[in-house]
Amino acid sequence: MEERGSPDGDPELNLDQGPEGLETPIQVVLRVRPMSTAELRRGEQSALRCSGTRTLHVRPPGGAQDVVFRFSAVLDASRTQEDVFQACGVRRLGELALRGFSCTVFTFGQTGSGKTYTLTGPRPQGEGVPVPPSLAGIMQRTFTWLLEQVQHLGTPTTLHASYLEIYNEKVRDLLSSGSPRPLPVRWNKTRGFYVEQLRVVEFGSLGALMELLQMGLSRRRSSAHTLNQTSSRSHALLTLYINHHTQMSHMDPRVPPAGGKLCFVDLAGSEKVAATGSRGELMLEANSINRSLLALGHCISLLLDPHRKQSHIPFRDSKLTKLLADSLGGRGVTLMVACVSPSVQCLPETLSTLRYASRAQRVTTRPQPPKSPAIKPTQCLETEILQLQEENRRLRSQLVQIDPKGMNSLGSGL
Ligand SMILES: Nc1ncnc2c1ncn2[C@@H]1O[C@H](COP(=O)(O)OP(=O)(O)OP(=O)(O)O)[C@@H](O)[C@H]1O
Repeated sequence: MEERGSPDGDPELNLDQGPEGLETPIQVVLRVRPMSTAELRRGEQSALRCSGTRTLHVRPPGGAQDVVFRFSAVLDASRTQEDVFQACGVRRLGELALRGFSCTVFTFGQTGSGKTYTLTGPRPQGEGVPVPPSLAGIMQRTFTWLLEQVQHLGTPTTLHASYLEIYNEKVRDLLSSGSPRPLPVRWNKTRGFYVEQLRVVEFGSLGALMELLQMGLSRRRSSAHTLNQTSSRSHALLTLYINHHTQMSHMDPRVPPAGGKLCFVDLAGSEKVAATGSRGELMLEANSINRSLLALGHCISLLLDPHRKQSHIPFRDSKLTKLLADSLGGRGVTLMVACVSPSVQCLPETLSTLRYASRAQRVTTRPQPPKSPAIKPTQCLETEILQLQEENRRLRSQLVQIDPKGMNSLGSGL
């Protein structure tokens, strides 16, 4: 049974000709992770078979006919992290970001299907135990490639990063200097949806960017449940902002530096609460995750309606859909990496991921470089001020503990 064919022709071809204003489909790459030790111990069988580089056969139990899915690329459990990086064509997205486009890579799939592993590699086995470079994920590989490109550009370029998570429908800044406070999501005509007061950090080296990634990863909410010992309980968005300072922008302050964005989104996994055994706080988190993924699925379905009007897509239904609005229906270039477990026990969730991914690859965007720079100098200044205010508050509270009376002589400060 044919579930869905790939879009006619190779979507990569459109990108090579330059995607400005062209209807460009969201590319979907499928990754099947290896059987886990627990699945093997329980003697679970695989329900999936990859054929060629783009086709997946799903064998339903009971001898029914195979269901066939096609994607831009299909990677079986034997494929390495480097294979995944190559097959996803993330370098191509990086090149577009360097040319001023807004590009997004997001992982999608059931809890425990390998989304975080694919984006950022396995978690370290212990304090100070480094992860072998061969296991580095898409993000670290892209960072290395991007920093090399920027060095050889010949145009002065500044790089900034922000990192946030959406936890229980609240946006938290993973790079904030104090403990993260919920931040509001706003909208305006030029920027679309954006997070107010989000810290954006300038970085100049690969090491500095890797440190920001580690800082965010260590602060992101995760918990153990039946299907995953370290399950992410939030959606995480790391964005790189690239600004080129051209001759014109140096000579004329009214000419903004041109630049693009590259955003990596690690979605929290959909989960059946009965299967994960979640109770209490875990259950609340699971409900919030499932609700936002449902809102995302609803927007994707509506985007496929040929009579839709962009303004009628309910992006405002969740923080996640607000922040992905441009990647899904707007001017961005988007890649989705769908992750699945091969086990027959996961088949209902796997089929639901595959159908979700099939719908997503029929969504098109019309890529356009934004008219304003990826990040404005005033935004950087705002975050620096916020940081100084936070630092000031922290030092003041330390002083109160040491010398409560001495505080009176300091005045109100910042
Ligand atoms: N391709 C792979 N090769 C080896 N191990 C993998 C692979 N993919 C995932 N794993 C392992 O499977 C487990 C679950 O992976 P991961 O945490 O990335 O899943 P997830 O989809 O991000 O889950 P959640 O949504 O719950 O956060 C981890 O122990 C991870 O190391």
